[in-house]
Amino acid sequence: MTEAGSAAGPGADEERDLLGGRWLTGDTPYGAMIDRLRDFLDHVAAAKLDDATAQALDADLAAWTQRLTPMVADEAHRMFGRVRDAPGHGQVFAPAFIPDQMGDDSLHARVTFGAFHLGANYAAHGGAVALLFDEILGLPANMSAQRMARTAYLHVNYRAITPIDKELQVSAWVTKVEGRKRFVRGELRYGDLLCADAEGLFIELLPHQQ
Ligand SMILES: CCCCCCCC/C=C\CCCCCCCC(=O)SCCNC(=O)CCNC(=O)[C@H](O)C(C)(C)COP(=O)(O)OP(=O)(O)OC[C@H]1O[C@@H](n2cnc3c(N)ncnc32)[C@H](O)[C@@H]1OP(=O)(O)O
Repeated sequence: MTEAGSAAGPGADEERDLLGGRWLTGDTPYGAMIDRLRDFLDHVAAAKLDDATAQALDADLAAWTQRLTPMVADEAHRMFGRVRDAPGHGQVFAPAFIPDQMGDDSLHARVTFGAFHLGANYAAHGGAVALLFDEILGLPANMSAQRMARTAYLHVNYRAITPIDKELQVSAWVTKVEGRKRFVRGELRYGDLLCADAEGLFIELLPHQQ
């Protein structure tokens, strides 16, 4: 991956990675908006709304949907999930993780699940934990790849409750490479407490599969 786009390339705030994807970089208004959207979803999930507030919010959201409709773009030109240096790389479906160390075959990050990812009893939803692992294991699986590697399987062990609203530590590292196959392990911890661990197999795509 290059550090920034060039004048001849996709633009000063964009780059293309090895996987052919289009990535935005930098402190963009889009990244700030995604942070706001994540915070908004946590507030919606945490609030007890009266009817008037729900109606007002519904109207505001309808207006925004209408404003965005003419801006629908094909996949190659979408921005969601493609802000390289934003928490969670600029998407909101998985909790925002902040990479602290990213090597060719490992990743260490901090992550906080909010109200939006609540399962019950102040514990994160199991599907949200699996989604985080798919993201976190998928990054080192793809870092040194010539072509994109897709998840063939993801096995998650839920060892203890994963608390929301607490900063957690998440790590992933490649354990074995066999031809196109990359085996990756991961752990999610709250301090000394192991909340969950995972093992995934990621398979580098063949040229005709991209
Ligand atoms: C914060 C900073 C950001 C910086 C950005 C940096 C850039 C990074 C960019 C991006 C990172 C992205 C991070 C997110 C990642 C998320 C990934 C996903 O969620 S992907 C969606 C879900 N997965 C699918 O949709 C796959 C669906 N399945 C398939 O497409 C195929 O099954 C595929 C490609 C996985 C394999 O199919 P075949 O036909 O190519 O390969 P065959 O021949 O079947 O298998 C090859 C070998 O693998 C084994 N294999 C295949 N599947 C297996 C399985 N489930 N279990 C065990 N072995 C399996 C086989 O037995 C075979 O092994 P033998 O070579 O014979 O030893």
